[in-house]
Amino acid sequence: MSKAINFEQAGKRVEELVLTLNQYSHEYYALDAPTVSDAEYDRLYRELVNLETMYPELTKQDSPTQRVGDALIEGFEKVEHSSQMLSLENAFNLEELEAFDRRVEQQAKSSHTYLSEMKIDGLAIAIKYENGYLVQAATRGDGRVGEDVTQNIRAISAIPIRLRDNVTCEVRGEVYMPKGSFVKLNKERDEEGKDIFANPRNAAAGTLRNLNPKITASRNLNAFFYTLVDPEEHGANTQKEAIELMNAWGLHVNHEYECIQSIDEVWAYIEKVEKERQDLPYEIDGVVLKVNEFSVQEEVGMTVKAPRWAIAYKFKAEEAQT
Ligand SMILES: NC(=O)c1cc2c(N)ncc(C(N)=O)c2s1
Repeated sequence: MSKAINFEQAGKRVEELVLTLNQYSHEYYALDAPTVSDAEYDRLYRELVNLETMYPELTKQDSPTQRVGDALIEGFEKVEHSSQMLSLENAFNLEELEAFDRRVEQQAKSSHTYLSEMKIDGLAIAIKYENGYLVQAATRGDGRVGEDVTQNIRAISAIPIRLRDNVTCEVRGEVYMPKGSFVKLNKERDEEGKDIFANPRNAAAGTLRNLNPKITASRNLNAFFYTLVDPEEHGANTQKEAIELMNAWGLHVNHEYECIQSIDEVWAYIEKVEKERQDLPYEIDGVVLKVNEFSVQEEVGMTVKAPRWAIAYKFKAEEAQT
């Protein structure tokens, strides 16, 4: 038990512990790059639990002890998205990418670059933060209406419940199950005589739709964020700036993107990614190519269901694992 500590000292120490433990969580769960031992994390966590037990009113809403509620979820409320979650047109070869580039050139009035990003094979999520605090998370659903999965998202240690800045924003990304966690989970389920998941995407979807946040917490889900809603309101003028801003706020982003000038460079990026795909600790099913400058995205505009300023190059489906 920690030495007798007065209320004011306890308040300061709780603040310190919450910031420190949340940073350690980000390194361990999101970056898979811990800087302290599990024992050190557990020691600090126990100190925080003791202080919150001694002074319950000092418990902060972004405390790591508040991530996983005890209550089961009755069901998933419907949530209408602030703006439609877009779907992407697909390309399956270089010719189709070149046709995409020609369409962009026809519409764009100003010079632009492209940003190539990995296409994460998970499930899309939209998360709202108010003054830095996670307030709501919803699945994509049909793009306009999704399901409220806030309690389950709070249980994913790789997703911050408080950002480094007290910013009000909405971010979107992909929740995924790392390949290693998928293999471990299926091994456990097989040993328990339960059905196994066909792939990490199904495992992530099944986990996120679980009515018990404790089960969600146990499955080591992660997420990459790649969309900042209304980015220019936050001072980001390109997709690259939006990614780096979300990273600075403490959100897990995928740094394997490349800013490229012309479409023939994208093929080099695709071939590079296709080679390293097997060695990645997460599954990808392609590359997303976007016009980098938001002002040019506006010029290029949308079709009825998808942006004209982006396209998904899809890899050939991997042979079924025998
Ligand atoms: N449907 C969509 O708009 C997207 C889907 C995905 C995905 N599964 N992974 C990465 C990105 C990205 N980096 O933009 C996008 S964008």
